[in-house]
Amino acid sequence: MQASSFHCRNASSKVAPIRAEVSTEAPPKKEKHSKKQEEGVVGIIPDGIDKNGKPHKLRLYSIASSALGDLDDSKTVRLAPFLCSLEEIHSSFVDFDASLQVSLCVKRLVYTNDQGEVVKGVCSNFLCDLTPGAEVKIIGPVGKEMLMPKDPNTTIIMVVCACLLATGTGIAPFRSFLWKMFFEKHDDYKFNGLAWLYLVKGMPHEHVVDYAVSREQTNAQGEKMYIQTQMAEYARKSCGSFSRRTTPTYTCVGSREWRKALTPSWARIDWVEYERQLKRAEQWNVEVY
Ligand SMILES: Cc1cc2nc3c(=O)[nH]c(=O)nc-3n(C[C@H](O)[C@H](O)[C@H](O)COP(=O)(O)OP(=O)(O)OC[C@H]3O[C@@H](n4cnc5c(N)ncnc54)[C@H](O)[C@@H]3O)c2cc1C
Repeated sequence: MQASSFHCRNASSKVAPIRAEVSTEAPPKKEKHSKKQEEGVVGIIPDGIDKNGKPHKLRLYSIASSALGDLDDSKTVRLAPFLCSLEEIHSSFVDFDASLQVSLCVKRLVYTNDQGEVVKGVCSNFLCDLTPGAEVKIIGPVGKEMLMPKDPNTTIIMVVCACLLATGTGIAPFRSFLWKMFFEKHDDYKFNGLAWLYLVKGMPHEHVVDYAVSREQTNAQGEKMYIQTQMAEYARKSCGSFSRRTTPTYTCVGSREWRKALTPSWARIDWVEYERQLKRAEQWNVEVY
């Protein structure tokens, strides 16, 4: 492992130097992740030992930074401050060294087990409790970035599965998209399209017109709101963009089951053929876990 200095900060703290061990080794196969691992991730090895007295295993975290980076210096592999407004999701920014930074979106895992004991997830709590100056073992980054559509005039439909929002996994790549589309200034890129982001709440930005929080909201019939229902309610608006000059780009992060359930529910078109067209045009990016 190669040692390198880095900085860590969260929304409420200033950047402060800390030390990290950074490796470019691929994460061990034991970590469960998508076979087609396209999304950029880093592996974190939390401090301490497990119940068998062995060092904790690595956990993966999606990169939530755009290529330009949170510091606008093209050195960031990252995630954004507005995610801090999402309840219970902790945004942390890790600056590996002078040439690479990364931001993560980490959901603190706390649950009550069958014995009634409160259990804290090892790595998520380790990360959420990091203070500037702490030492962290990091592997990576590995995997590719989830690519944004090349056409700046496109309609982009971003969908995060509820189960992955709950872990922070799903929102991370879209944070980087939104950052590039609405916050960064590029000489050769200005987003003039339409962006739909389903599921995420509390995004304090004028470009976000609505949000849906699966199961926390109710639909018009007073039933639990699932993302499919919300999308169906917006189908006319979303599908309206199908007839635009540009074809929308779909980019979704979700589970396999959810993916199957979602597809035909709100599209009153020949979805199979349409999906084929989108794939051919590289406008269909779906990550399933
Ligand atoms: C490709 C990939 C990307 C990821 N990206 C992110 C990300 O961006 N942000 C993020 O926050 N996480 C992400 N994760 C998840 C992350 O790797 C960790 O799994 C997560 O943070 C929990 O780790 P932990 O060490 O805190 O929990 P652990 O100590 O590992 O505990 C997790 C275990 O607790 C048990 N458990 C959890 N909840 C319950 C419950 N309600 N009842 C009973 N048992 C339960 C389960 O056995 C589970 O396996 C990603 C995972 C993958 C595979």
